[in-house]
Amino acid sequence: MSSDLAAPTAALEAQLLLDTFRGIDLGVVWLDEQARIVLANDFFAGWARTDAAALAGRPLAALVDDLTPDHWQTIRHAADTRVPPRLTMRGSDGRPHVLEVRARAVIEGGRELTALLLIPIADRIEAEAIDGLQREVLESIALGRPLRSVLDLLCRRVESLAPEVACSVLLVEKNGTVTPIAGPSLPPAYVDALHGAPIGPRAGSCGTAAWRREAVEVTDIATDPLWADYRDLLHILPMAACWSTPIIAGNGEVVATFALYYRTPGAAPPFHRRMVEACVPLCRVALQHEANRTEIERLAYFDPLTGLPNRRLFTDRARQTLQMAVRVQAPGALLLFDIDRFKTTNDSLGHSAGDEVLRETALRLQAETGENATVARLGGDEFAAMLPRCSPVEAMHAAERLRLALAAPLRIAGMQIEVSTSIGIALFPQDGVELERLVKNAEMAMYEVKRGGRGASRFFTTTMNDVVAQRMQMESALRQVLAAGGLALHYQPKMYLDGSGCAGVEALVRWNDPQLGSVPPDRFIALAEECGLIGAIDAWVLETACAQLAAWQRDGVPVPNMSVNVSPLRFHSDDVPAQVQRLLSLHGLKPSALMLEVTERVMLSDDERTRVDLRTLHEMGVRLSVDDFGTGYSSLGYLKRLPVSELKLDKSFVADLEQEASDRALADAVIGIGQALGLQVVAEGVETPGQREWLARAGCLVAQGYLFTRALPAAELVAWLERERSGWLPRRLTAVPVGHAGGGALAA
Ligand SMILES: Nc1nc2c(ncn2[C@@H]2O[C@H](COP(=O)(O)O[C@H]3[C@@H](O)[C@H](n4cnc5c(=O)[nH]c(N)nc54)O[C@@H]3COP(=O)(O)O)[C@@H](O)[C@H]2O)c(=O)[nH]1
Repeated sequence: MSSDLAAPTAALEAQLLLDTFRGIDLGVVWLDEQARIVLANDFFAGWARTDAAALAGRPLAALVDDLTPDHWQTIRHAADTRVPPRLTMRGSDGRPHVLEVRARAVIEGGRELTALLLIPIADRIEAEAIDGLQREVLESIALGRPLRSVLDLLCRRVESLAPEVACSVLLVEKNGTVTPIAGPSLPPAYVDALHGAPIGPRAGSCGTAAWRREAVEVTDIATDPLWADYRDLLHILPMAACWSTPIIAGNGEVVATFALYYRTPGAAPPFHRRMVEACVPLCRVALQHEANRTEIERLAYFDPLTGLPNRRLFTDRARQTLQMAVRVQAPGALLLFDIDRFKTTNDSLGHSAGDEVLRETALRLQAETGENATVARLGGDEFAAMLPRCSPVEAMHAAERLRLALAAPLRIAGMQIEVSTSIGIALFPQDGVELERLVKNAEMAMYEVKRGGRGASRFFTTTMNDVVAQRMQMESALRQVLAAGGLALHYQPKMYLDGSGCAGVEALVRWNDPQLGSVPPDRFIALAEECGLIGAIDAWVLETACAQLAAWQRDGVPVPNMSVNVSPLRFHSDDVPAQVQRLLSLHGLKPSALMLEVTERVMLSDDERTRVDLRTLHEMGVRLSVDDFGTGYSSLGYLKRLPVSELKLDKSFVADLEQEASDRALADAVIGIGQALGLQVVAEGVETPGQREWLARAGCLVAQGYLFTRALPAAELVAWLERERSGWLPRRLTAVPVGHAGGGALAA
């Protein structure tokens, strides 16, 4: 610290302080006990529009708005108060200046003076006001108030802070027009006139601001060329100036304008500019919030692929339709649509083609149903249409019209494809007035269409209900019998037609139910396929048949080979080769002792996994037989490609062999194909000696049928074989094909 500075004299100190206070940008004034001015600095004098010297002796109350005797006492004793008192002085423009007061008592010449430091706080007050506005609007957004009321609140708060303005917000639509959303103090007729007005280079303040993407401040509407096209609105708009700012969203789009209108011409004061700086981001947040909310709603209620209402929205609307239908007693219909073989389209043409089919289906359904209908995508390839005020006949016509519209060819990925649809119709009120029941009934009708061959429409009938009830009863009984191990296997021998004995047996599942009696496999196998039980049934059959064959081989029963049916569906879901491998090892069976009977459907499957499984089984040495050969498919190409060992000539060709030349021709052809390819042909359903003779003559080596015996339980089959065995002729050396592509092998 320097020590050569002399301590200031009292006079110097007073002079320095006075000079400092004179030059400071704060009002400083010394007052006597009656609040008369003793001394004031130039800054204060400037507020009072006079010289500092001219102020001496004047009462402060004459210069400020709000100095009452009580307030003066508060000010004098407010040195340590947390909230400083305030005074208001009028500026030269007549505007009030709010001053924060700091008071200090000073003794001068034995009398007590009060020194006041007067700090202008208009900026702080304005900032506080803008903060309050922001808080209130943000809270309103956070509380999820509708966009219109949020923006209305914003305008009203601005107008309360700046009573000389009217505030508005216009939405800018994607088509380049505006839609007023808030303007609480503007004349309604003017607001109405703005609806749909285009934005443009000379479109008033707002339309031009949106067009230019920048703020446009028109200080005199009556003369500014930007307002030329809108001047005829001035008779309903008591405004003279308008300053508009575009609201630009995060993606760069102008989504709205925020405007302040003035009753007198002129530019906006600084406070208004600060307010606009705060309001523009608030508008952006409110609009973004609204856009988010709309998007969330869209995702929750609409299917993103087709834009149709989803199941949730459909449920809601359909219930309302049903309530209304009950109230006004007007009938209607629910139509359920399911695209036929959509999975195949998806698998063969790819998922984007599948998506295109769904989108096109949605478009056609919407185009063909009236405005009153609710069309929805319920999921996957399932659509629904709720048709109010519609008679049964009208429902039938609508369903047919829609079916034809959906069947019209469509071009996807350069290809023309045709889509067929199955439609189930349930009517209200007769088929139900609760949505769940109605949907269930329409579904039943739709499944009936599927069962009947697809590509049609069908009304629900109560008899369907009975059929469904029966099916459900049977399904539950099947589950129980499977879990309780109540199924049984019977075995039907395949006999050499030269009389030399048994070529093998076929295992056939049997269900004898305590309540339902003997249920034929034709009925429960199809049901098991539909309800997903077939895998478990076939796995059990395979396991039981392998165990039985091993037991017979141990006991010397002359059964060289076991045939087991495998449902096409099993190849999709189970690892058949792995199960076969495990069973062969477990029971010590040769793979060639097992024959798996599969349908032509399996052979023709596009499914890669099925093909791999068939090859794997063949490579393991297990033989494959084509069941019901010739009944379904025309393509025989698979016989060359796939590892088949046996063809089973379907019993429908055998039944009328003796009467029908065409059946004989077909049987001949199948036997010929087998011989040509070196495959064993087994004739099924041989019931008469005549059929047996004909088949033997035609070159068929093996047959199966009631002529020999029905399928028998294991013990009965053993007894049957015992009885028959004595009559068997010695085996001649016959060319019995045992595999594909290897030609016939000599079997003894
Ligand atoms: N996936 C599985 N399918 C199986 C299983 N067990 C049987 N099935 C299939 O069910 C269908 C009906 O079988 P079923 O009622 O057992 O009828 C078989 C024979 O009993 C019958 N048959 C035999 N000989 C004659 C005859 O002389 N006349 C006549 N009218 N019918 C006769 O034919 C059926 C044998 O069919 P196939 O399998 O085609 O050789 C049937 O499709 C079975 O495949 C199983 O465990 N799993």
